[in-house]
Amino acid sequence: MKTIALLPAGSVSDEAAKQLFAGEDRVEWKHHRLIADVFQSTVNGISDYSVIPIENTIEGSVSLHMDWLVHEVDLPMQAEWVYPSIQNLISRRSELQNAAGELDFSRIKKVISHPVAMAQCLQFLREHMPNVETEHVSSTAEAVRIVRDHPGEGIAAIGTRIAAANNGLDLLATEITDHDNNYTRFMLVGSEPYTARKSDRIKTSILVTLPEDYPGALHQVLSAFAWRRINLSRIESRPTKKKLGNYYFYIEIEMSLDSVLLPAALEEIEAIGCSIRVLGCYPSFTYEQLL
Ligand SMILES: O=C(O)C(=O)C[C@]1(C(=O)O)C=C[C@@H](O)C=C1
Repeated sequence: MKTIALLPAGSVSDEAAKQLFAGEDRVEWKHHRLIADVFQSTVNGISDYSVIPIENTIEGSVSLHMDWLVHEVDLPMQAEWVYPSIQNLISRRSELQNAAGELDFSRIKKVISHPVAMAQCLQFLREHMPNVETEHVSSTAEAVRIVRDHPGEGIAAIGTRIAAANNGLDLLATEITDHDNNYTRFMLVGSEPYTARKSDRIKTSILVTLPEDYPGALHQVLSAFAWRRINLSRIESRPTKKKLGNYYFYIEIEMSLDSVLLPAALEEIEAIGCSIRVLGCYPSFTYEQLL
């Protein structure tokens, strides 16, 4: 039996996790309202894995989660996969329509959702409800639950079709994200390798801290990969939180640690005085691979 900690039923995380573990019959889901508890459940050994959203097509890096992985926990990355984040405007249609039975957006007083989901729909909100109050909550599923529990207050949520159905609410507008092909990248973190499915794309994520900031320091780090023709898929500077302007470099590498070239490149980077923390070496799945 594998125990998986994740955000609530009806969240995008919930749908994405069930896609990764589709067909696995020995899985126990542990839903948590807060992402901190999703992490903690695996840290405490109550769960084997946590499902963590780390990047979105529209909004980019989910900084809070990335920083949590770097600063708060030591949970190795064991798999990454991509899942579509389709957002919808959800409430009770009967409360928000005019005498002609048409939806009247002006009757919506507040829109609530997860900050990343809200950020994916800013143009929609500006176009239809330019002055509406917005509020961030811990997940899209929590936002829909709040709408369910507060009838008659003119509140709408941004969330999934499943969350609307689970709570007996209506889809006032569907697929409202500002750009099509809106995907979220999820990371499975925990102490055991993920082996349920195989991918020929293996990645390694590392954090590099420079010994000091000198001209060309980062160039030296990147050249250790470049001349070995090791492909990097993402580089992001993250604050060390120790001093303004002090950064880690989060680097995703399209190569396994089991290769010959990558350990040699890491050795070269350490030889110039950098410190390296390996965050994980893991299979990477596209959405199509999991269908
Ligand atoms: O709130 C949810 O539904 C989540 O799964 C969280 C989350 C996120 O943290 O980025 C995941 C994907 C969505 O695009 C929006 C929010």
